[in-house]
Amino acid sequence: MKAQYLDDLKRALPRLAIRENVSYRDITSLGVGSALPVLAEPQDPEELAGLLRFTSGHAIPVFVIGGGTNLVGMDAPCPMLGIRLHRNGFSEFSSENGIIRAGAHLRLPDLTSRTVELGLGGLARLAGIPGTLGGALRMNAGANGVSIGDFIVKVSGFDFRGNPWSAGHDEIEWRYRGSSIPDDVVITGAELKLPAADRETEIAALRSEVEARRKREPAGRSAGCTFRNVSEFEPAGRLIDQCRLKNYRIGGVAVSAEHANFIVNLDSGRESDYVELVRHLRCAVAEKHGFYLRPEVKFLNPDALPKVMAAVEAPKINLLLGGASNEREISLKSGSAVAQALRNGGFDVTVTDVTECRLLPEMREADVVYPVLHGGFGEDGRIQKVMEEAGLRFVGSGSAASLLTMDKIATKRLLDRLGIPTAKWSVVTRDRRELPQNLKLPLILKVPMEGSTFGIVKVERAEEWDAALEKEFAMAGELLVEEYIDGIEITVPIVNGEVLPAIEIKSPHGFYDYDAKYVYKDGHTEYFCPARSLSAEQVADASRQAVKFYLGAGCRDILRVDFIVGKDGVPYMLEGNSIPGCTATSLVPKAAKVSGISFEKMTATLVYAAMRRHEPRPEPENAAAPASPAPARLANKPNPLLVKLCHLLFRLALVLCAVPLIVSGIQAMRAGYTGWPLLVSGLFVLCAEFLFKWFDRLEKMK
Ligand SMILES: NC(=O)C1=CN([C@@H]2O[C@H](COP(=O)(O)OP(=O)(O)OC[C@H]3O[C@@H](n4cnc5c(N)ncnc54)[C@H](OP(=O)(O)O)[C@@H]3O)[C@@H](O)[C@H]2O)C=CC1
Ligand SMILES: C=C(O[C@H]1[C@H](O)[C@@H](CO)O[C@H](OP(=O)(O)OP(=O)(O)OC[C@H]2O[C@@H](n3ccc(=O)[nH]c3=O)[C@H](O)[C@@H]2O)[C@@H]1NC(C)=O)C(=O)O
Repeated sequence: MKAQYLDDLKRALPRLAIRENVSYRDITSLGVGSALPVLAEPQDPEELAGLLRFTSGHAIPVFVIGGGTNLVGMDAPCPMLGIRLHRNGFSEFSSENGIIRAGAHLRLPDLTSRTVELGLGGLARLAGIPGTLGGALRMNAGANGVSIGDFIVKVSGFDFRGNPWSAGHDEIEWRYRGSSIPDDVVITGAELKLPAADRETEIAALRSEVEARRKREPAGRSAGCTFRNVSEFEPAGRLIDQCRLKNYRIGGVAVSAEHANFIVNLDSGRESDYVELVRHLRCAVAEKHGFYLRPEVKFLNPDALPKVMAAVEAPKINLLLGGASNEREISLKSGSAVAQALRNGGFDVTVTDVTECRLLPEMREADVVYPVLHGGFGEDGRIQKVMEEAGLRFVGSGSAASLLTMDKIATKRLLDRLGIPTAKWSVVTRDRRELPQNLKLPLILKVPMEGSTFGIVKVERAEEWDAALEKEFAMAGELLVEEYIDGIEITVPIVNGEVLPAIEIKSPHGFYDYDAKYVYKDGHTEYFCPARSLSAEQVADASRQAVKFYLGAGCRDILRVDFIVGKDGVPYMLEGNSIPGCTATSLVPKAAKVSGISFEKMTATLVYAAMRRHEPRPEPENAAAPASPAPARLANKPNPLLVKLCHLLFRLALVLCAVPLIVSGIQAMRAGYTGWPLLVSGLFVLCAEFLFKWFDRLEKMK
C-alpha cells in the first residue's frame, strides 16, 4: 500500500532519492522480514535537514538505518519511513592537525584501514565490525575491550526536527553497547583523535583481527551478536552454547554452529521465526543459568522487544543501600556495584537509599529484597527483623544471626562456646575501666557494634590505656579488649555454604584498618588469593573454623570470616561480617572470581537462595510499619553480685518451704496418718536444685 504522504514528499524535495518496497535482504545483513515501504536517502546535510523538517511537520515516524548490520526487519509493513544517509554526501574522510573528520556513512573497516594507512593507531581492533560509523557511534560499537567512544572528540548531526546537533566526548555517556546520544538524532559525522602508531604494526594487527573474526564468527547472514554479554566472564555465546542450542532451528533461522550468540538466516527466515528463536534462547538461558539475556539487536517492529522480554520475566529485586551508619559511603558504592551486576544479569532492579529502619512499599513489591547496608540498622539485625515480620524474602542472614555477628562481644562468647580459637579477651565499661590483668600488651580496643574496622585502637603501652579509653568511650560505654596477635591476616568468604579461597591481606599499617580497607584501594593494601604465606593445612584449618562459626551463629547466604594466623600457626578468629563489602577493593568478589564464580553469578545465586526460602508470618497488606527499636545487646552480662544474692535467697526459700513439709510429714506419720507424701514432697523441694544441676550435666554429656 502506498504511503499517503509520498506525493507531498516528492513535491517538497524533488531531488531526494526515494525507494519503495525495499527488501530487507537488500538493506540489512540478517535479511528477515518482508520489505520496507519507504526508504529515503538524502545526499547532503541540507537535504537531510529538509527531509526531517518535512517528516516532523507531517508527524511521520522515522527511523535511521546505517549498514543494517544490527537490525531485524519486520514481516508486517513498517509504519515508519526509513532514512539512510547517501554514500555521496556522508563518506567524508580528512585529517588535519591530528584530528580525523569522518562521515557517518563510512563503514568501520573502511575507516580503520584509512587511519592505519596514515600511521594512526587505536582502531585496528575494531577493524572487523561491519557497521557504519553512525551506527557504531549510536551503539558505542566495540570489540576486544576497545570502544569507538574512546576516540571521539565530537559527534555532529541533526535532530528529528531538522536542527543541527552536536556534542563533545564528555557530554556523551559512553556505555557498553550504548551511548546517551539522543534517539531523535541522525548522526552525520564525527571528529576522532587517534594516537600515532607504527604503520606496519597496525596493518598487521588489523589483518590478524579480521582473520580471527573470520574464524570465530559465522559467514552466513546474521545481525551480529544477538544478546549483550552479561559480563566479560559470562558471555552470552557461552551461556547459550552450554544449553546445547547450537544449530537449534525455528522455521528459516537457526543458532549458528560456529558461535551460539549469532542467529543465522538460512535463506527463508521470517521475522516471526527470529523472534520465536530469541524468546526460546532467553528462556533456556534463564532456566539453566539464572540470567535474563537482553537483546543487542534492534527490532524494527515495536511489538517484537516486549514479546521477547515477556518470554520469561526476571525477578524484581529491591536493593537497599546507604543507611545511616559510619559506613554509608561504602554501602553506596557496594550497593551500586551489586545493582549493576544484577542488572547485567537481566534482573529488574530498583534501588532504594534507606536512611530509616522501616518497611517501604518498594520492599513489599519486590520478589526479593537485597540489603547491601554496612553497619547500623542494616547489619545489626534491625532491618532484617522488619522484613521477617512482614514475611519478606531477603538476601543474607536473619535478624538473630546478624545481631550476633555484628556484636563483637557476643561473637567472642560464641567463639569460646564453640571452641574456636580467638585472642584472649575481656570487657571494660566506664565503671570497670582498669587494664585487664589477665591480658598481655599490646591490646586492641574495639567498639562492639561497629563494622569496617571503625573504632579500633591499638594500645602498645600501659600509659596509653586511659587516652585510648577516652577516645573509645565517646563511641560506646562498653568495649571489647583483646590481646593483639602478631601474624598474617586472612579472610575466608562463605557463599551459600560454600567456602571460597582464603585471601591474605597485607596492610601497609601493620593492621587492616578502615584506610587500608577502602581509602588506599588496591595501591597500598595488597591482597593475595589464594593466600601465599600459609600452608594448605593452615588455610584448611581456618576454613573449618569459618564454617563452624557460620553454622554455629545460624548465618546464611553470605559471610566473610576474618582471622589472624599467629606465629604458632593457629588461625585466631577475629569476627564475621554478614554483609561484607562489594566495592572494587572488596574481598568476597575477589575470592569468588578466583574460584571461577563471576560477580554476576554470585549475586544471582544469592537472590535465588532468598527466593527459595519461605518466610512465615506475613503481615496484613498496608499494615503500618513501626520503626524498629534499637536492638538489645546480646547476652549483656548482669551484675555477678546481684546474681549470687538472688541464688542464696532462692536456696533459703527452698529450705523454708521444705522444712515445714518434712516436719508435718513426720508428725502425721507418728500420729498414725499417711504422712509420707508430705515427707517425700519436702525432700524433693530440698533436693530440687541439685537434681536440676544433675539433669543439666547429663544433657550436656555427648
Ligand atoms: N562488534 C561486532 O562484531 C558487530 C557490531 N555491530 C554494531 O552494530 C551497530 C550497527 O551499525 P550499522 O549497521 O551501521 O547500524 P544499523 O543500520 O544496524 O542500525 C542500528 C541502529 O543504529 C542507529 N543508527 C545507525 N546509523 C545511524 C545514524 N547515522 N545516526 C543515528 N543513528 C544511527 C539506529 O538507531 P535508532 O533506531 O535508535 O535510531 C539503528 O537502529 C554498530 O554499532 C556496529 O558496530 C554490528 C554487527 C557486528
Ligand atoms: C559480535 C559482536 O561483538 C562481539 C565482538 O566482536 C567480540 C570480539 O571482541 O566480543 C564480543 O563477543 P563474544 O563475547 O561472544 O566474544 P568471543 O570471543 O567470540 O566469545 C567469548 C567467549 O565465549 C565462548 N563461546 C563463544 C561462542 C560459543 O558458541 N561458545 C563459547 O563457548 C568463547 O570461547 C569465548 O571464551 C562481542 N559481543 C558482545 C555481545 O559484546 C556484536 O556486537 O555484534
